[in-house]
Amino acid sequence: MQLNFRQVRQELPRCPSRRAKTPYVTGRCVHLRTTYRAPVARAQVSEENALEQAFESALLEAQAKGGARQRPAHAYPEEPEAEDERERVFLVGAAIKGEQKKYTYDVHESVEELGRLAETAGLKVMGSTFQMLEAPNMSTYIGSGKVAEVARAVAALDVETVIFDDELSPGQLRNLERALGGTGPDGLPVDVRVCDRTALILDIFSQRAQTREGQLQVELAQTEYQLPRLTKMWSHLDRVGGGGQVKGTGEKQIEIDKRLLRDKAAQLRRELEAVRTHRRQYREKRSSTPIPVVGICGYTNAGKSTLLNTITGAGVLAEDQLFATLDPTTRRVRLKGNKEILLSDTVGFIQKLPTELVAAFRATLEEIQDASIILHVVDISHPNAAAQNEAVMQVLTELGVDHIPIVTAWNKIDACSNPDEVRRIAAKRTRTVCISGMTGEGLEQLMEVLGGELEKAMVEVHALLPYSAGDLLNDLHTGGRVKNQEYKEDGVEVTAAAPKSLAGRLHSLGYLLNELEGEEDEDEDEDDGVVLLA
Ligand SMILES: Nc1nc2c(ncn2[C@@H]2O[C@H](COP(=O)(O)OP(=O)(O)OP(=O)(O)O)[C@@H](O)[C@H]2O)c(=O)[nH]1
Ligand SMILES: [Mg+2]
Repeated sequence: MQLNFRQVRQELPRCPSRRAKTPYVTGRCVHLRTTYRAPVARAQVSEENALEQAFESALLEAQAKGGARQRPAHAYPEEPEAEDERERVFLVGAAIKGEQKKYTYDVHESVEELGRLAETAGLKVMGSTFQMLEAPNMSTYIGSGKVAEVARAVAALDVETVIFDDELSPGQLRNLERALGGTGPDGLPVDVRVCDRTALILDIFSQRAQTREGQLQVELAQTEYQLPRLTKMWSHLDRVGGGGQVKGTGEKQIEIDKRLLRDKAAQLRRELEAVRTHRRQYREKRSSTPIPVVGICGYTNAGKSTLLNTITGAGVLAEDQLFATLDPTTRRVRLKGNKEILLSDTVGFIQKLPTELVAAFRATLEEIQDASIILHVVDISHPNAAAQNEAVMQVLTELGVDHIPIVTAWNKIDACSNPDEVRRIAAKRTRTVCISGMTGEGLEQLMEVLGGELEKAMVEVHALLPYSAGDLLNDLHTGGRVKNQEYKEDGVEVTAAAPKSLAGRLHSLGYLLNELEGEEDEDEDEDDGVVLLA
């Protein structure tokens, strides 16, 4: 007996646990998890074992296997009861054998995260499936049997869009759209859109970008993504001007579209350059102030904005949603001893971050490039903390900022089931502090560690400042630590620890009496990921 997906859809809402609402179905089995992270339970459906019965026994099995665990904040939100109009999507993941890294998302988790992304984009997840593969299929990514299975699910669940967890080639997209569409069980044609994780992330970014620069970046990334894939796109992704109302002589529609897209990309690049020049000037002005910058970065939803809010009351949007923050926000914070820093919140990272986006956001992430210290916020209560940590470190390397000292904040300690164990492990690591941006726990210690690291990042200066350069003396007091100052006939002789930028300025003005030290010592500790704790 093959499973009838329409029946699955009709029957399941009557099942007792609302939590097990995203089951996936393969062949004759119904698979489910009662809670996020609970192991999968499956039961076969047969003539004797009706769907509802099979579902019940899978439910019992899943609960016995660990369903008692609490749903963490990042599990699927409860679905609203009311009939909703959201676009209905089905998710497909694939695990390629031999592609396993040291810390990695397994395919379940990756698809689960894809589901969270889809919810963030305002889509309704109807179900999901995945396949273990030796290698991706050249023409359809997944194997033909799996394609047929997804096609059945699409027809039965009234799915409008199928989202793949990995980036698809233009050819694969086309083939899949053709294979998954067709005729539904009711004899009506089924029109299915296929897209991949990259398009979904781009879509979320475009919904959320606030500043002109953010919007331009995303639009450019989308245009570049669309160009080689010029077929059908989501209508709301499709912002290609008029669509070529005037057909050029002998030019095929697709060529017109391509030309329009290319023109649009060029135009976007010009606009972006103008906006960036403006921001660069602002940044240069800022970098001439002596206040060191601490760049907050971390996996999406790690709690970066909450932390900045708690520290500064900045009122940055913090939400239990992926990619709540897209535009950097910077706030001034006073540390103990009256030292000031600039804390800068940035866009979150995610595994399988589309390369288009890394490139597009490179400029925004220059905020991090300027930082004296990177504050890496990790959601240590997340079951995948280790893989997320790895993903962030990878992007930092890609951005060429891995030489900047990193202070790691293990956030959400309040949500850990074993906080003492986590604290014990953190204590063994250098520059790692357990905090809760929510309750404020550990923030004082974090500030202390940041202060200490900033101090280390300073260089010794011995300078003679003419009386006309009083502002520089001021800067040394605000941004650095003055150890000694004597009023001489031709100026003030000071010995101080100063931020590198300020030391450089003193050097270029010819006020320095000492040689500037070379690069600071290499980091002595190797940061090879987080031990899986949760
Ligand atoms: N339990 C607990 N939850 C937290 C803590 N910090 C943040 N959260 C929650 O985690 C979710 C994400 O927080 P944000 O501050 O928006 O995370 P972010 O890293 O800025 O996320 P993006 O901007 O989306 O990348 C929110 O629901 C917060 O309430 C914490 O210390 N403990
Ligand atoms: Mg944020």
